[in-house]
Amino acid sequence: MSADIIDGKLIAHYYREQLKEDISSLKENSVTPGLAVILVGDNHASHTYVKMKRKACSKLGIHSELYQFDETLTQQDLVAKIEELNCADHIHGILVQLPLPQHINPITIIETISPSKDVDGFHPVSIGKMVTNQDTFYSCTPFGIIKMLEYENIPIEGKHVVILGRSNIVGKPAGHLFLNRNATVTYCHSKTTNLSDYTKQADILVSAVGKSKFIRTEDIKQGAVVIDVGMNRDEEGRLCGDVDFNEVKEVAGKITPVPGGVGPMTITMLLYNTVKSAQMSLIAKNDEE
Ligand SMILES: Nc1nc(=O)c2c([nH]1)NC[C@@H]1CN(c3ccc(C(=O)N[C@@H](CCC(=O)O)C(=O)O)cc3)C=[N+]21
Repeated sequence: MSADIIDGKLIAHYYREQLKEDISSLKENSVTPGLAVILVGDNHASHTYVKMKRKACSKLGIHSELYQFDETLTQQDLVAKIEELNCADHIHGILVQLPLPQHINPITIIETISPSKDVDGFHPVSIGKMVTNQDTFYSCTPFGIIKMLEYENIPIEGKHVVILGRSNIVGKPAGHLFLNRNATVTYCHSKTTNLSDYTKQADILVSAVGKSKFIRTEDIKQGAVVIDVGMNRDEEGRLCGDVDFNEVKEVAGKITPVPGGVGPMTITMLLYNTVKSAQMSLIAKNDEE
């Protein structure tokens, strides 16, 4: 039997419709959510992603500003720009598109963003709160995965979730969000030996490896939920995930496609965090009065 396909576009649409209501009540209180996007250098993929993010903002009535800089921008000037945006009342979220050029330290840059505007959820304050299961901005891709499973009514508690990849922006935070929901979490990575011994135990498998056709039928337990975070190109230059979709869908219970799976959810959670930040600024403003 073939797996159910988890439609990320449809689920993203559902959550975006909900956000529209939140945005209209913010506007009734004279607050328009605002996102500042900073793009340094000329990475082609980054341009595409930034365009998609800004288009999604404009569709929902979120104000967005793009700050585009040459590759040669100094770290000091980037820090100064972020500090200025930290103080700007109409900006509720600051996103610095990664990767940054070699001469700029991403850790310094992320730490410059005010935690109250850290809609990417990358700041150590946001990470620390996530790890200790407090409310905060959660990294958009992992949070998008959780929201997707919630929409699909896929239980998490007590399930064995196997995460492939331990990056700071996907693998690591994904494990914590699942742990916070009482899953048993196993992390695998490039130094894991006998990888398929672990993947075969997964009730929910999350692959964030960056290699096309990395996950095959023999790596999957019958009926497993397979979440593909990969953004790769196949031999023909087409966008594809880490999972050999056509093969694995015959064994999995539910599976996300690429494109049209996790990607649209990532952007939706960026919108979600920006709206949440605007709501929190309104509450703070009302408390002051
Ligand atoms: N500060 C920062 N925050 C990020 O969130 C961030 C980043 N830097 N750097 C790059 C990665 C990548 N990323 C994606 C978001 C959406 C899709 C997405 O929507 N993909 C579509 C297809 C896109 C296409 O057709 O090219 C899909 O999967 O259906 C993909 C990738 C966010 N990132």
